[in-house]
Amino acid sequence: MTTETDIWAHLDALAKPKRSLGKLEELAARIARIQKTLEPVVRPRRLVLFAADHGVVASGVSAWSPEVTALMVRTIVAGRSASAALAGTHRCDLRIVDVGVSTSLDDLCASNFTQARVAHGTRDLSKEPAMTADEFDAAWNVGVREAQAAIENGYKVLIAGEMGIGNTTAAACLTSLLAEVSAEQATGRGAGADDVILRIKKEIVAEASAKARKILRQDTRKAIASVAGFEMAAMAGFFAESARHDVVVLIDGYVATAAALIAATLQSDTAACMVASHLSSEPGHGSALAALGLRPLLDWNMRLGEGTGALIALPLLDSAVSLLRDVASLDGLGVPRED
Ligand SMILES: Cc1cc2ncn([C@H]3O[C@H](COP(=O)(O)O)[C@@H](O)[C@H]3O)c2cc1C
Ligand SMILES: O=C(O)c1cccnc1
Repeated sequence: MTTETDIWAHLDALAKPKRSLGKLEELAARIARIQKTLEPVVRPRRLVLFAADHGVVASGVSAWSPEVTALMVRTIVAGRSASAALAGTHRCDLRIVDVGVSTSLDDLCASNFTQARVAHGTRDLSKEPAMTADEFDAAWNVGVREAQAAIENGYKVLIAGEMGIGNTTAAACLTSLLAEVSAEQATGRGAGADDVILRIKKEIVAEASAKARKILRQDTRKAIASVAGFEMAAMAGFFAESARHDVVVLIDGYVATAAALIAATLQSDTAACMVASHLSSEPGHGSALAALGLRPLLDWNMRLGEGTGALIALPLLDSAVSLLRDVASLDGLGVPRED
């Protein structure tokens, strides 16, 4: 058993003035706490990208059309996306899963791609529930299976990312619903919404999240399913399963955090295994992270998703564990302690 006292006694005994490495020591302590060891490891690591479409795009909430989701899936599979470039740079395995893309990807065959479609996109959440509770469970289970496969294969840090035109509208609804943030504050420009799109998006988020809130207490899954996306349900299952195995989960931006809110709502203690990588420029992200009790490592004005914010935080995780594993203790050097 590695207690909080053990972790800080170890860090404070290293060849440096106490707490002189600031937040890096806090990160090291968090990883040690999650892995329950004074010798944590953050390799190998894997990013699983979940892709899906959103019926609400037909109501004018995105600057982009749903075909872009499928095109980006192909780009990711080919290793030419921002996520693929960063995953290569930071030695992170990358897989992509179609959990509900509207354009057929049935011809796509690659070792890093899995076809696990629940449906060809969700229904328009501004008009009817985005998905049924059964569809939600099916998508959640796709995420659970991906986490199980990664854990069985020895991955020590897991990242879930997403690709899905329109998904910042679903994320805003979920943040409003589960983190009690106003629709105004929860709704941002996503992948570049102009003022007209932003106004429509805010109205839809306000109405859909208010409707979902009415059933949240009596049927939490149904309320969540009414505004979620398949990729977010899958990411939530992925996070929940990782937490059950004490695996470090590195959380990306606003959409990933909305999925983290789902996981933490449906399975208590899930947030304990999470590390928040960065603060997205979507306006509701800070409040969503605060609702999970998380503080972001970086604030770099990023707003892409695809796991990119988490990928650029990996060197910080590498740095944190090297402290615990590789630094000599003051006692070992014969240097008297400061107290
Ligand atoms: C080329 C491209 C690549 C992306 N990669 C991630 N996103 C991100 O933007 C989308 C959400 O923004 P909205 O809700 O405004 O549609 C999602 O696909 C998300 O993953 C992308 C968006 C685009 C256009
Ligand atoms: O922060 C995010 O996850 C994000 C922001 C904009 C577009 N897509 C994702």
